[in-house]
Amino acid sequence: MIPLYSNSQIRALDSFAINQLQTSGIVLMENAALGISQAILSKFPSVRSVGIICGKGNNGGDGFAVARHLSNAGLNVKVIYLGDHFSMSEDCRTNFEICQNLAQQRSNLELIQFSSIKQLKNFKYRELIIDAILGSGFSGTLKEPISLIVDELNSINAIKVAIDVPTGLNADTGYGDIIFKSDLTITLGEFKKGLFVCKGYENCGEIILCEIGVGRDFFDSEFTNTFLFEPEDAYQFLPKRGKRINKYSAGKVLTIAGSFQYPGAAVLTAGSTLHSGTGASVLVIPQSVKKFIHKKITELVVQSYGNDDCKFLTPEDYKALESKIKWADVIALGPGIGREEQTIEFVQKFIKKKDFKAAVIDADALFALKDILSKADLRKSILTPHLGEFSNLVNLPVEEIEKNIFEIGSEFAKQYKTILVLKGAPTVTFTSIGEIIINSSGNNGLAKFGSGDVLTGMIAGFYSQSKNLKEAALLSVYIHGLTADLLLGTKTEFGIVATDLIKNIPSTINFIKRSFEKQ
Ligand SMILES: NC(=O)C1=CN([C@@H]2O[C@H](COP(=O)(O)OP(=O)(O)OC[C@H]3O[C@@H](n4cnc5c(N)ncnc54)[C@H](OP(=O)(O)O)[C@@H]3O)[C@@H](O)[C@H]2O)[C@@H](O)CC1
Ligand SMILES: [K+]
Repeated sequence: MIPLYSNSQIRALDSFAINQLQTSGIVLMENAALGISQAILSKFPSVRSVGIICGKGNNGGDGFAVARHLSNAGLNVKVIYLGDHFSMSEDCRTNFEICQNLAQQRSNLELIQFSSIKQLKNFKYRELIIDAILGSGFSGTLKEPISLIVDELNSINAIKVAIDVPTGLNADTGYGDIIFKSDLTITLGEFKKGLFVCKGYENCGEIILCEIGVGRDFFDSEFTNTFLFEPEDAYQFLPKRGKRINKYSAGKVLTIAGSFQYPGAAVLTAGSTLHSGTGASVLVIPQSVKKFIHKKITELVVQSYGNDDCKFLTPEDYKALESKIKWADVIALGPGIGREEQTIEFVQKFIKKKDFKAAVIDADALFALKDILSKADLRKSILTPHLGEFSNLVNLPVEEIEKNIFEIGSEFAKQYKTILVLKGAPTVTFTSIGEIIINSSGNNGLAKFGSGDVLTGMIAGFYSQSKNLKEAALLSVYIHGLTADLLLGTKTEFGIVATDLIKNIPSTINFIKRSFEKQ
């Protein structure tokens, strides 16, 4: 997993380099600018005209130094800068002055002091625009005129590159209101956690790291609880299947999903358990939908509860299911069960009785959980809400959660000693001991009915084999996303549907195995 850091930890690197290694700030800035320029030149070799917008802090200083290097490389560079000589930080001023001197001798470098939004039309025909307005020094809400500038820059059709952090994004929280929308973010020193979630994920484009000339061993001793999941992690977390396992020791899953109103969710959830390698998968559904479901998946054992009129779960059905609940290694509970009052009672009874060994609690079961949350024992559970469901569970507006996703998610998982899989773009998993793991696969083709049901089944399927809550959750989230990524080529984000995901889980597992297995 790739460790991710906070702004203050990156600043500590700065002060370590300056105070302990006695590297001056201007040297760090020069190293950063060289790395940034080289990255831009190699990624966009055909670009000839560049617009750079510089703030008055050190992010702006990086921008002036990059302007010099790109002009040295023969590109036509126009800089609009926001500060004046007196308000600039020391290193920013140094690079501004060098740039100014150079511009007097060169025709391919021009500096313009910002005085009105209209000046941004100078950037209209630039092939590439670099945002060096604000970086890690940004806090609070973007003030004018920077907010207006960012809005205007976002409307220009050009390749966009952000230095360190897109202006307007808080690199600690991943939140921001108005944010520079970049295609490429070249971040300095180390990866900052806010780049990878919520608005960061939405606005950073590709994220690459640029070292600043002091190595990365400083971070060996820096603690972080936040990580980005990597493909190698998925390979490592794949359950080990012994040669002599049988259908029961290969994992037993009971899926309690579906209702007369939503029978499809049951098929998707239970189907996904099978394709994730579970040995024995049993689906229980109301009697009234049994006929319809049985034809769908031959390998499933489908059992029913209630009489012919039974359309949804009621607490009276618990007795009929009790032995199966005790038998299974894990229960996949919730997709499509509906929100009838009696169904809610069933779920609450299920949670209170604690007859299950482990459970993946999703969808309508999360809705039912809300009223008993404070008394629920969730230590052997994985909760899989999307932001809306989580918002309902914790009684906070979605926007409030997005502003502080790391803290709110982490506090929840620690308080209830549970695994919280907060589904979104991207999905973030929080563990009971405070780890935060951001997923690195998936695309917006997953934003469809049924995708979540598949994930629930996968988590149960993998858990039944590994018996490790955290690994099962992380592996499933990654494979679920990667399956959608691998389908993009043929199905596109428009055409990917839940049944495609299920069918392709095995080929995704094969892809991961082939990528990492020793030849
Ligand atoms: N990491 C590394 O190792 C290295 C880091 N380096 C670089 O240094 C950068 C950090 O530089 P930094 O500390 O000078 O801050 P920076 O991002 O330029 O912003 C300062 C400006 O923000 C402004 N401002 C703040 N809030 C605002 C708001 N809400 N709305 C509007 N304005 C707001 C604030 O204005 P003020 O509030 O003071 O008027 C001030 O002018 C870092 O991102 C990286 O690029 C490299 O050079 C070397 C190696
Ligand atoms: K920036």
